[in-house]
Amino acid sequence: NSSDNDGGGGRSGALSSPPVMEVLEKIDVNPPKGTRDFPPEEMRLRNWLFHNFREVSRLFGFEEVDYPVLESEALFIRKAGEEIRDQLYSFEDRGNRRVALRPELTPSLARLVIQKGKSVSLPLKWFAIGQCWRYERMTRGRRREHYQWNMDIIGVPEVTAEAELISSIVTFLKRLGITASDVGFKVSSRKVLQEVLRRYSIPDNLFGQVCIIIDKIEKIPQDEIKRELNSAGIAEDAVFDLLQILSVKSLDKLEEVLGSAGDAVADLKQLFSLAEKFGYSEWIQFDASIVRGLAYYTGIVFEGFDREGKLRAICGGGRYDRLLSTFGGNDIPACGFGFGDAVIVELLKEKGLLPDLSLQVQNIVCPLDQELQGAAATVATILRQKGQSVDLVLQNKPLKWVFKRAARINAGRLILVGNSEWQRGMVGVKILSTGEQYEIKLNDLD
Ligand SMILES: CC(=O)Nc1cnc2ccccc2c1
Repeated sequence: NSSDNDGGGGRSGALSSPPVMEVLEKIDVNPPKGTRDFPPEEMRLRNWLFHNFREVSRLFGFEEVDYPVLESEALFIRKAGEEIRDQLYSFEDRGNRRVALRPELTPSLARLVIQKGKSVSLPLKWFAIGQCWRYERMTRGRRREHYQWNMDIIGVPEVTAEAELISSIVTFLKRLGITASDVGFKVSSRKVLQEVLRRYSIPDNLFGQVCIIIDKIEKIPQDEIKRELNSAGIAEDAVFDLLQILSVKSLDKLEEVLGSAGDAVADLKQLFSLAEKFGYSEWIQFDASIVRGLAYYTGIVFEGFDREGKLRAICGGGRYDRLLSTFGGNDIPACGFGFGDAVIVELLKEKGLLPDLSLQVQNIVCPLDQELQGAAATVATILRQKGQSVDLVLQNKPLKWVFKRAARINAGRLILVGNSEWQRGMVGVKILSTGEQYEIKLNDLD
């Protein structure tokens, strides 16, 4: 590191020893396309974000789980025409198995719940923070990996589960200083679509596919939507009604159009009244056009959005009561959400809410000459046993270099091990913020 390198003095480094392997031509030192390294500063931000994910999960009594990043491709092969499917990062491994880097975490959760079967008592409240992958053909320069925080409640058919999940996201956002004037949640239920499709006796197995097409409503022209719905087998009049109902903006209007027969309206009414009790009413709004782009949602769906409309969805989730049976398991009602690590950071930047996370080391310990390197190691060990962080100077460096490094690593104090002091069982201490300097018996160091 240039600032640490004084360029002179010191013993000849490893550079003088012969290369132990054949020397390759220079490799590309950048990470693979669409992926990121996390050098210290970026890693501090990531750890800060994940610490908040974990802290909120703890507050809500959720248990952490994880799964392999590599799964059988079969876990993600759904025929509903999802984007996540077109971009599956899949390949054949050396055992000729079709495998894939997971594009999301929910199918792995379903697999584990089925595997655990009767041995787990419901409800389960599980959370995970996992890296997810996609392989985009045209490299639009978009990322091919991101980390997602997932929270899932398994075994609760009531809408209290969705209300609890939205509360956990609001709790997280508030911890970061984001308010209801920055972010809102659009909430709807796929049961709205289900009830309309039932009126036209459209078979249930088209449901997922229809939702995926409708999810593109803001992304592609409406006649393209109509064409895709028609080719999926939805009649003109049904398409017209579908698009009509998606533009409904209030629950009362929805009740008028749908009637209070099905439980779409009832679910949503209950969710909005629970939101009142949780204290996050100002964060949520009904929006019939929200369907989300995953085929397996069956009920309430929601997504977090930035009210300025500059960014993509911050998070998204919903109820998926029928996922387990698609893997041959017995269905268990479930709901959950995914919260990516990218949009939230863009939002925090926009709002000037990124924390200043600098490296902090409590002590830098330095021998004043080479014979005292051992003594310095003893001092460092004593401090570390007391739980103090120590950057131990490992080379023979001039004091100027040590002060420069102390400033760079934000050390609280400099501990100098000098000959005469050491003979008297003492070390020198310099408090770097005040410049105060004194000697102290080693045993009194705290
Ligand atoms: C904004 C962003 O990075 N999105 C992103 C990046 N990588 C992914 C990888 C898999 C699935 C979704 C992904 C989404």
